Amino acid sequence: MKNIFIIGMPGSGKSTLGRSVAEALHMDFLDTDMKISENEGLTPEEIIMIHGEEKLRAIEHALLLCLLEKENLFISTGGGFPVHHDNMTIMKERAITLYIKYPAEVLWERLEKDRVRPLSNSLPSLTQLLEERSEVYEKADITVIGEEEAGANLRNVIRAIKDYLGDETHGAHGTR
Ligand SMILES: Nc1ncnc2c1ncn2[C@@H]1O[C@H](COP(=O)(O)OP(=O)(O)OP(=O)(O)O)[C@@H](O)[C@H]1O
Ligand SMILES: O=C(O)C1=C[C@@H](O)[C@@H](O)[C@H](O)C1
Ligand SMILES: [Mg+2]
Repeated sequence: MKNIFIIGMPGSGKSTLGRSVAEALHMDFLDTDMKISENEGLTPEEIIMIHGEEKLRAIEHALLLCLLEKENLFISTGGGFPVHHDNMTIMKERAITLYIKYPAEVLWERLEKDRVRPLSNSLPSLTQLLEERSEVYEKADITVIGEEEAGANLRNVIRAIKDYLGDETHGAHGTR
C-alpha cells in the first residue's frame, strides 16, 4: 500500500486523527512533528525559535525523502510540511495526499487551548497562513471538509480514503 499523507492547517486534527485512521486502514502511523522531535531532540516549535523556520523546512524535506523509502505508512504532517521546498509535488507523485479543511475561526478556537505554534499565534496570523497555503493544500488527491464532532470526522476521513482507493483496501489485513 502507498503511503498516505494527511495535510492541513495546525489545529485541523491531523495528529489527533492519525493513529485511529492508520489502525482502521491497517497501516503504520507516523507523525512528522513527533519524528522530528525524536530525531533532533527539539520540537518543531523549538527549532523555529532557536534556528529559524528555514532549518525546520530543511529537516522536513529530508524526512520526506526518507519516508519515501518506506510504504504502508499513514503520516500526519506538520502544518507547513507540504508548502515548502517541492514537498507537495513529491508527495503527489509518490504517495496519496488528503487535506482536512476547516475555516480559520474553528482552527483558532482549538489552537488557543493547545500548545503554541509560533507561526499561528493569533487569529489574523492563522487566517493569513490559511490564505497563503490553501492553493497548495487544495492540490491534495482527497479533500475532506472537517466536522466539529471527532467521531464523525474520523468516519468521514476513513470513508473518503476507502472511496479513493476503491478495491485496493478490500481484504487489507496489514500486509500492504
Ligand atoms: N474534532 C475536534 N474537535 C475539537 N478539538 C479537536 C478536534 N481535533 C483536534 N482537536 C484539538 O485541536 C488541537 C490541535 O489538534 P492536532 O494537534 O491534532 O492538530 P494538527 O493538525 O496535528 O496540528 P499541527 O499542524 O500543529 O500538527 C488539540 O488540542 C486537539 O485536541
Ligand atoms: O503550521 C506550521 O508551519 C507548523 C505547524 C506545526 O505542526 C509544527 O510543524 C510547527 O509549529 C510549524
Ligand atoms: Mg500535528
